[in-house]
Amino acid sequence: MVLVLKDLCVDFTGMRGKVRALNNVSLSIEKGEVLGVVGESGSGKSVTALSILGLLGSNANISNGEISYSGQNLLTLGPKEMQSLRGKKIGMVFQEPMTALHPTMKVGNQLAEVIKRHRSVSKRQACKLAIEALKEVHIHDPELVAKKYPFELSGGMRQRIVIALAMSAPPDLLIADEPTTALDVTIQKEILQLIKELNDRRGTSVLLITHDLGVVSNVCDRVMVMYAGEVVEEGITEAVLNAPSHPYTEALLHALPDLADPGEPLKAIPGEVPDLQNRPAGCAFASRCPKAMDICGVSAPALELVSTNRSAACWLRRDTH
Ligand SMILES: Nc1ncnc2c1ncn2[C@@H]1O[C@H](COP(=O)(O)OP(=O)(O)OP(=O)(O)O)[C@@H](O)[C@H]1O
Repeated sequence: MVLVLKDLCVDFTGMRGKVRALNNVSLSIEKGEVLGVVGESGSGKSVTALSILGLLGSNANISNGEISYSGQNLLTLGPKEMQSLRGKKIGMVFQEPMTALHPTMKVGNQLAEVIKRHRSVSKRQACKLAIEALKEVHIHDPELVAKKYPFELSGGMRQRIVIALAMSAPPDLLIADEPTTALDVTIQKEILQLIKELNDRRGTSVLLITHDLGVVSNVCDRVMVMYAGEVVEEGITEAVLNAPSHPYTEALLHALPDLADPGEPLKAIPGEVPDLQNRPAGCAFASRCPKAMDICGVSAPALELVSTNRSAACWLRRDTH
């Protein structure tokens, strides 16, 4: 396994007190696998990514669990070791490409600098490799683009460059948090295609965070559905999307206007996400669940295997209810 999270709990301390943002989150990603993470806003997708990257803020505390990357326990690493792992072994792509780019440095130089840092090559070689890296992310006329500053390029071009930077080490795992949300629909498709292509060609594992089930269906081998900081369903994409086991996954699918149109945002699901500060007893989705039973408001179901390669946290899937 490239990445394993086991029973991860993350708490934030704020003005209103403590909030549990992740509650016993477990996941695993094999070599070459693309895992999609979906869920409404506030479900804990970004906190999961930031926990892996060691980029949680100082008001966050990992109160339980394990994060293991290629068998190495990341929670025992210091900030310097984590910094060297990021970029080198774990690449990152976020929603807004400008946050990852140096605004006053030509993109070719940025790439060459990162390549030089990760591989023992001369400056001249690094510049050559930077052009190759731009070609690999399908930038036409890479020699010309290398001489440009980020502000001279479109959003889609910038995100291609961020992907080239993220892949330059090259990493074993790419974490992409809503990488296309800020882009036009046609560009979104191209960027996702590019991520999938790099995954196919290089065997890089990918953790892809998205709001969009259409994206999951096109790109991801497995999907993990999060709700209120917990994993409610996980399994092979096709199986989960064709026949969801958890009513929340079902609701997400019903909220999607057209699976064939991955650009469409999700429609709202009736009811409200629970206040994480006052996490309800029982299943967090119970108050919005059309199939809720008495037990759902009392006791929280654990995430358990419900069929081959599929887990769900739902009392409906148990024989014991
Ligand atoms: N820096 C922070 N300080 C305090 N609480 C935080 C912080 N970051 C996240 N949280 C809490 O964690 C919850 C999960 O946030 P997260 O950003 O992971 O959601 P998300 O699923 O990525 O949502 P979105 O799709 O909107 O990005 C939030 O609702 C909030 O309560």
